[in-house]
Amino acid sequence: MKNISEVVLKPIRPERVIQFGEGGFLRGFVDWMLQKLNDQTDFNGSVVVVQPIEQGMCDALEEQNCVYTHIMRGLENGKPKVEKQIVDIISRTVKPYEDYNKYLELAKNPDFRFIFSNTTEAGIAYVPEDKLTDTPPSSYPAKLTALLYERFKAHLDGFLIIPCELIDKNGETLKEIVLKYARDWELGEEFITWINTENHFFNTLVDRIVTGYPRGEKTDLEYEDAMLDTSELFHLWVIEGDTSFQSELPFHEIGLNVIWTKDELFKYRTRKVRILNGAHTSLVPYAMLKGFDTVKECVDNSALNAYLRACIFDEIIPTLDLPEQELKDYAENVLERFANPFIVHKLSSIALNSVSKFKVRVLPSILEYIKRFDKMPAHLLTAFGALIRFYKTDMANDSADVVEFMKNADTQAILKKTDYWGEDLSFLYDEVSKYDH
Ligand SMILES: NC(=O)c1ccc[n+]([C@@H]2O[C@H](COP(=O)([O-])OP(=O)(O)OC[C@H]3O[C@@H](n4cnc5c(N)ncnc54)[C@H](O)[C@@H]3O)[C@@H](O)[C@H]2O)c1
Ligand SMILES: O=P(O)(O)OC[C@@H](O)[C@@H](O)[C@H](O)[C@H](O)CO
Repeated sequence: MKNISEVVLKPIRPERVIQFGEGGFLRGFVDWMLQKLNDQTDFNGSVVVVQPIEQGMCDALEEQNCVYTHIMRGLENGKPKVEKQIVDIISRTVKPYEDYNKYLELAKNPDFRFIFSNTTEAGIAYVPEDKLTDTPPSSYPAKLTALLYERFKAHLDGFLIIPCELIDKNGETLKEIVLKYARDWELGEEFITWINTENHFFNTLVDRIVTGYPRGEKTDLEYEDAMLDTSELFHLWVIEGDTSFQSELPFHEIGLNVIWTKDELFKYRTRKVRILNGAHTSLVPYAMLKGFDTVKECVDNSALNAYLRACIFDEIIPTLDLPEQELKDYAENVLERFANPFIVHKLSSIALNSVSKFKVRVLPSILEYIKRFDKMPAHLLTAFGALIRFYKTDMANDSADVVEFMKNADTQAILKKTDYWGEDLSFLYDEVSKYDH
């Protein structure tokens, strides 16, 4: 069988994007979207991928001329749908740990305009030991600072910097750390002013389940593709910052679900965390105690489906502030995503650290519901009771101290544990204790 590089003739386009990270998520989300921009608009750009850590997949990408296939699979209006896209947008890769000068050289090409990244939740970190003279410094923000400094010294324009890491205020956090390195390394006030005025950092929220190479599955590809990537059909990207830049990345004009907002990312983030993640976290202990194994099994079961719908539609959505129809459409879509026959999502993987997830993803809905309606949300409090019962079993997966406390404490003591919930929840005792056994 031929390799994909022998089948796909890659066009030559100006290099306009620097991308930190070669992982499945970026390739199945950002690069897939940029490919569509090239195919359907006059964007005309290619991507240079920088491997942010020593070991990665750039060699494997280079072995097939950086082209790969992305397959999206899911349900659309209840029917299975599969879409396939060849992605030829990556011109080449750069590995700073092997050739640091080649990495710094990127700063000198005036065509580069965009920087995207996804270096995992661990990537946007401040490492005090990092120095400008390291080749390379270890953290992503330190590598970026070194690149920006080269750019500044070359008297070139700054960048639009759009991180995709799943942390709150990713753009702002990245910028703060870059500025901290600029000060630590004494790179001068002029450079700091240039970072602030010539570069634009955006906060983002990304939402797509990307499942990577479909190991153990048969594909009908007529060529070899070791970098084949898979995901669900759904995608959402909310980008927060100066919206006048959206004309440079007109994703929304070609039907992609990309929303630019000046300062309302928190609404979309809240919607996702409360509805999608909140539904997961309300479901998991309750369903695992009943012997269920995957999210799909739960949505396919009529009783659990009804429980989940009651949590979402009766008790979570009424506490949120986006237009009701928008919230309902999003929720229906989430349930369709949960039912995706191509994705095996283990409840046990979602169960990791359920106490802290409950605090962020479910408790705010409970508290807001009580505040708005002056009554108790029975289904979400059932979920709270199930969480307490769940930690009495060996299925709980959390740090040793949380497991020990939750296993041995009674409901009263658990509700009083302000370090877990941010406040004393004793007032929920009568209701939660109905469901904790
Ligand atoms: N896969 C998904 O469904 C999905 C959806 C939304 C967000 N995400 C987030 O995207 C991240 C990457 O997911 P993926 O599926 O691409 O994983 P992956 O394993 O395919 O890729 C991981 C990427 O992160 C880089 N990386 C790893 N550790 C790093 C570090 N300490 N510093 C800098 N770079 C580092 C690697 O070089 C690689 O490019 C995850 O943290 C996940 O939370 C994933
Ligand atoms: O990834 P976690 O462990 O933080 O949360 C588990 C799931 O709720 C989560 O992975 C969702 O599936 C994801 O956030 C969808 O974009």
